[in-house]
Amino acid sequence: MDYTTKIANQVFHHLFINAAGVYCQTFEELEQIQNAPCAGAVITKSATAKERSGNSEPRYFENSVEHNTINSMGLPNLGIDYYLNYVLKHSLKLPTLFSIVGLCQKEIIDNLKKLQASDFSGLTELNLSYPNVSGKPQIAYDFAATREILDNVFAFYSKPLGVKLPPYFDIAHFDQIAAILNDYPLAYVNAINSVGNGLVIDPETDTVMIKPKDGFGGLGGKQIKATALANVRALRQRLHPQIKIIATGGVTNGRNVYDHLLCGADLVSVGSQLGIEGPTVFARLEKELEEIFADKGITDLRQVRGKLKLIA
Ligand SMILES: CC(C)(C)CCc1c(C(=O)O)[nH]c(=O)[nH]c1=O
Repeated sequence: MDYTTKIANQVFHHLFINAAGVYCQTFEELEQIQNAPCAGAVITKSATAKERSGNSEPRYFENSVEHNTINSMGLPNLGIDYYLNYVLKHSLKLPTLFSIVGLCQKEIIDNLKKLQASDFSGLTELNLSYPNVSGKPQIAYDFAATREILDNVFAFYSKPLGVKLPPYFDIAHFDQIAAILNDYPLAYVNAINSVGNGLVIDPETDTVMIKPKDGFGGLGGKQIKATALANVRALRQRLHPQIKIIATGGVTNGRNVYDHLLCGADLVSVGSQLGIEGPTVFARLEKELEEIFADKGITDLRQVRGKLKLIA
């Protein structure tokens, strides 16, 4: 299968990318994705202005039997300069995306001003799951705040930009976020981030699995597949066609990849299952996907992308 896909100035030859946050904290991890068979792109851990150690551990738990995860990492990262050095100083095998975040709007703007002034020419992903002022929901759940940050960003940022979105659960919210995003020259949308504030309990000890936030954390893996598919589908139906979609959430096998393509995905990112299985996951997913294509006699992605069927 010819997987050639373009987003802005970047050409991808495989569908798969790591989800920001997974296998992308250090040079060593990033290089493992660069060199992974069937990987199409790499993205860096969402970077803040300064290095952060993140929350207390245990802050991540994976159930490798059920293919599910929960995390409250707290944005541990080596700081924007470390990742800028990586993308600028190394001959990178694959298109490498830069994930940006901040704990406030000013930090976001400062980080993007640094990227704008740099020689980085790839795609930038703005993580809109960052916290708002206390007492208010995360930015992407505060539609006025989302419009405000995008107004301020696009006032100066001229390099290709995508946004990482949390899941939405209400049709009116799909309508509202899409109406906002359609007002901006976005290269793409990455849907979805982890499903916020889940809770996992250890049956041996009646204790929460992770320490931060008294056990509340973002959910990933099989358990979020249906929500991820719905968000990809709803956004594809509502966004201008020039805004591409990177689908994230619930990908553990080739059929899940196929389903995201049916919903309209241009690329597919893998988070929890990459963390559980390691970078060989991309080759397994592509092999399983090719088996589905063979069974269905599919020879071109245009026969799959956005072709979800409804019940007449
Ligand atoms: C949730 C934030 C800490 C504000 C952003 C970083 C992040 C984290 C994290 O670093 O805890 N985990 C996720 O599953 N998604 C994210 O976007």
